[in-house]
Amino acid sequence: MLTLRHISKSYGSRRALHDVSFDVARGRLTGFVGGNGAGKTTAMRIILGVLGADAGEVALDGRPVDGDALRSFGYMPEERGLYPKMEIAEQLTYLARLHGIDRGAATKRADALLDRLGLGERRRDKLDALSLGNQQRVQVAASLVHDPDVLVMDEPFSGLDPLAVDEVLAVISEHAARGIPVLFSSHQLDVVERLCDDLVIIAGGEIRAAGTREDLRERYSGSRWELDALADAGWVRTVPGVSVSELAGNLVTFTAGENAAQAVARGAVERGGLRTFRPVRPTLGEIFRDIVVDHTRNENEAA
Ligand SMILES: Nc1ncnc2c1ncn2[C@@H]1O[C@H](COP(=O)(O)OP(=O)(O)OP(=O)(O)O)[C@@H](O)[C@H]1O
Repeated sequence: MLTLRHISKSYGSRRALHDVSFDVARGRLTGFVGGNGAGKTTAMRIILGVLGADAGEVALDGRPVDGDALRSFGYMPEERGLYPKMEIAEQLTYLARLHGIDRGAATKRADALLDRLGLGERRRDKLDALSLGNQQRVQVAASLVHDPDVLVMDEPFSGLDPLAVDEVLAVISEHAARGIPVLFSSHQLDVVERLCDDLVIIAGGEIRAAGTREDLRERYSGSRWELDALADAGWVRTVPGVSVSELAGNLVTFTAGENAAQAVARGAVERGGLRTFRPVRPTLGEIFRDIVVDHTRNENEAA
C-alpha cells in the first residue's frame, strides 16, 4: 500500500497542501478528485519525489519511498513530456531502456503496449503526427512501459473520447489487477465514478473525504428518499417535514428526516401500498459538490 501521512506544502506564502493523509491500496484504482488548484498535482509530484514536501512522509508498504523505490514508479505527469518529433515506438523503447530494460525486451514491451492501445499501425509515426487523443494514449503507454510497481497518473483520461477512455481504463485495470497501487486524478466525475474502487476528495489543499466508492455514497446519502407507491403520490407534498424534489405519478423523490420518511412509508401503506421505498444514494458529482461547496462556503465565512 502507498501511504501519504501528514503531508504539507506551501509555495511561498501560498499553502497548497495541509496535513494530507490518505492510502492507495494495491490492486485497486483510486480516483483523486478536486477542483482546479485543489492540490492534486502538488500531491502527485510529492509522491514521485519531483517536489519535496515541507512536512510529512510518503511510504510504500510501510517503508519511506526513496530513490531506488521511485525508479519502479510509473508517472504520467500533467505536462506531457514526450518528444514530438520522435517515432512513438522508438521513444517508448528509449524510455524503457532508461529504466534499465534491455533493448530486446524494451522493443517487445513498447510494441505490445502500442498494440494494446490500438496504435500498433502507427508505431513508426512521430508523436506530433497523431491526434491529441492518440498522443494521450502514447503518454499512457510511456508511464507503463517499464512495468511499474506503483502507478500515478495526472488526468490520464482528459481529451479522450468514451471509447478511448474504456481502452485506457482496461490497460490500467490490468496493471492494478497485478497488485500495484494506482492513483489517478480526474475532473471527469462521471468517469471516476464508473472506474474507481476508492476515492480521495481534496479541496483547498485538504482531504475532505476518502474511502471506497460505496462507503462514500452511503456516508453522504443524507436524507434523500425515493418512494414508488401503488397509487398517485401527490399527497407526499403535504407530509410535515418533507420536501419533494421530483414527483411523477406514483414515483416521488424527497428529502426528509428519518421520522418524516417513516411517516411517508406508513402513509403509502395506508393509501394502497408501495412497490419500493429506499434511501437515494448520491452520485459522486453530488457528493463532490456538497463537499467542495461546503468547503468554499466555510472558507468564505472564515475570511
Ligand atoms: N509552482 C507553483 N508556484 C506557486 N504556486 C503554485 C505552484 N504550483 C501550484 N501552485 C498553487 O498550489 C495550489 C495547488 O495547485 P495544484 O496544481 O497542485 O492543483 P490541482 O488540484 O492539480 O489543480 P488543477 O486541477 O487545476 O490542475 C494552487 O493554488 C496553485 O496555484
